[in-house]
Amino acid sequence: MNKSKIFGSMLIIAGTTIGAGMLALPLASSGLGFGVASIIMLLIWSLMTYTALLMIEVHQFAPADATLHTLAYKLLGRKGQLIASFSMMFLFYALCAAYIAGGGEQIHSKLTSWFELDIPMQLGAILFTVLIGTVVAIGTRSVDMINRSLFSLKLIALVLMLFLLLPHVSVDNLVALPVHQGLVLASLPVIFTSFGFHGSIPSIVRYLGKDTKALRWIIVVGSALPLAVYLLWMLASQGVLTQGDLMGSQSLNGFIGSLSRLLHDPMIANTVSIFADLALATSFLGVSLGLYDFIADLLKRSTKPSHRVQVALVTFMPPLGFAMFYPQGFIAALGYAAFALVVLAIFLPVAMVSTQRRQVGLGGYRVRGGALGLGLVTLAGILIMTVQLLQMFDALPAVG
Ligand SMILES: N[C@@H](Cc1ccccc1)C(=O)O
Repeated sequence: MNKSKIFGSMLIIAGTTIGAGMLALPLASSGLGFGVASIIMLLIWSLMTYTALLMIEVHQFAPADATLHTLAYKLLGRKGQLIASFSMMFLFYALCAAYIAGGGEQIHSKLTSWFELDIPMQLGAILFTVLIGTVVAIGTRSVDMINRSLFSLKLIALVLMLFLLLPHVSVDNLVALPVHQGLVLASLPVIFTSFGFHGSIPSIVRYLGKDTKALRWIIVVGSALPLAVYLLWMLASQGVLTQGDLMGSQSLNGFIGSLSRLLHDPMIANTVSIFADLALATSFLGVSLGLYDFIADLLKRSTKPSHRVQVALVTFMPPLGFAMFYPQGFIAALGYAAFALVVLAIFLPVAMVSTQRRQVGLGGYRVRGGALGLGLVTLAGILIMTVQLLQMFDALPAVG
């Protein structure tokens, strides 16, 4: 088997997972303390890896170039296919809305502090969208070129950021316990979204062919890498700031501000801020490219310039509209994304595997855990959806 392709695929999975969601983790888990937050992350990682392996089980009996769309049709019929497409679009839109709100906040704070301008928050969101939207509308090649350099810079910023923060970790901060139990539930949707990558599984299968053994490795290692990065990131952020500081930082900017106030080192706050910019930009490029292609396909538009503008408007206007109304909506939108992700990453894989396992005489790879495993992850999905619903109706505290 081609080692470099396997390694590359692991990085694709890890790269899709480690995105802007990581920035929301310290805020989403602010009242939990490091210990409890780590346990929740481990549980959500196992959940996501398990359901990704279910997808590999499903892919075994389909052509190597199957997409989620074709798999859902084959195993669940027209209704299943509709649910898959709708959830995919909802997920993309919600993620883009989060990235625009977060990126807008970052641009706004830079413009106001560098040039002492007094501009509305919304202007930052518009600038960020126009910038990324233009790159996406020009075409995949321009996204690839820009993404490559931004992605390399993002990795450097990530390593530097952890390196600078970890010496300031205080053990006292790490042993903090949850402020109250409701926060454990409240943190679930955002942490869940930050571990999401499931849209990329069909592309990996197509790239590598149906080598189930290699694919299983890719899923496990590719998703364990983000787990390790997230644990270090939690160690750094929860160890440097006290629980009070963390809970007082309402937004991404507030969090960066707390770091710079506490550490009196502009270098650290700048590195975190640059990492945040790069994480938002690369996630937004990747996800909006997916959404753009999806919509071009749906509306059957060609690559003519006038069509490109139309598709770009349908892609970017709805999430920009969200960010106009909720300029502080970064974390809220990541929570909405969890809704669609529960369907895509839990309910659909479970439903497809259950149908497939009922067909007689199928050998091949079968994920362990049987009906009990499938039942448990379904319950976890229902729990995450319920929490998100309760938060939307203000029956549970929202995080961030
Ligand atoms: N995990 C990604 C979000 C995502 C979810 C699902 C699929 C793809 C991407 C992030 O943190 O930004």
